[in-house]
Amino acid sequence: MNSTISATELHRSFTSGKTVTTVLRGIDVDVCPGELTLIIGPSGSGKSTLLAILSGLLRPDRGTVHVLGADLWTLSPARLDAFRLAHMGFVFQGFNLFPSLTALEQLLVLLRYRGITGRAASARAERALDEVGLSHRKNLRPAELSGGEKQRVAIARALVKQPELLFADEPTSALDGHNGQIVIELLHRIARQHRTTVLGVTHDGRLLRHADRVINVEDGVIVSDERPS
Ligand SMILES: Nc1ncnc2c1ncn2[C@@H]1O[C@H](COP(=O)(O)OP(=O)(O)OP(=O)(O)O)[C@@H](O)[C@H]1O
Repeated sequence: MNSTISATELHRSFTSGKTVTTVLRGIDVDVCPGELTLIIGPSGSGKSTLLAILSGLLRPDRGTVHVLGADLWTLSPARLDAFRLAHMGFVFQGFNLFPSLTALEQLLVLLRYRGITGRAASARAERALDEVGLSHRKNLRPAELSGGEKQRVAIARALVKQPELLFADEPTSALDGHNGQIVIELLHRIARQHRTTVLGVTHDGRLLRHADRVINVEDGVIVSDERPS
């Protein structure tokens, strides 16, 4: 299977005053399309740092990241931004929704930014909300939605631009077990149905059985890489 992401020899440290914290110590990883891959590991092991480097948010000190054939960290900042906008969707722990907009408007704003307006935009936004099971909540604002519903709106917003890659950093940590399971099953279905490459970070061991693949990072290296049966 052709990888969507192919990363080699990733190293990253952070310097704060005289203290240097080495976070990633030479990570090689390939991530496949049509799969939900979850990165797990103890707190501080480097999971979010790895996700940020693979998604073009944080530059590695060393190593390369190829995404859909592009050598990510050789792109200029403007090209990198454009690449991320065109190909990647993001879902975060805190939902990041606009408080004053309805569920539908959250998606329309993003489409307008990409030059898609009018009926075409509405049809696309409604389809994405339908996909996450929220058509009936489309006119509600974040304060009127439950945590699980807010995260599903955030996923619909990521989906509406039909990205090849979807990154999710702790997408379920603000949710209870039931809603966490709904969200992770949804991410899995998105991976399968759209052949999207879905890569997430999680603390929640209960979610691992829903993943196609689980990569365990400890102290900046991959210590196991398994496919739950
Ligand atoms: N911008 C930064 N400046 C300094 N240190 C940082 C920065 N970002 C991360 N770190 C440090 O890097 C280490 C790894 O952080 P990272 O967020 O990748 O871990 P994590 O495995 O995702 O942790 P958690 O599960 O607690 O979210 C931590 O010790 C953290 O303090």
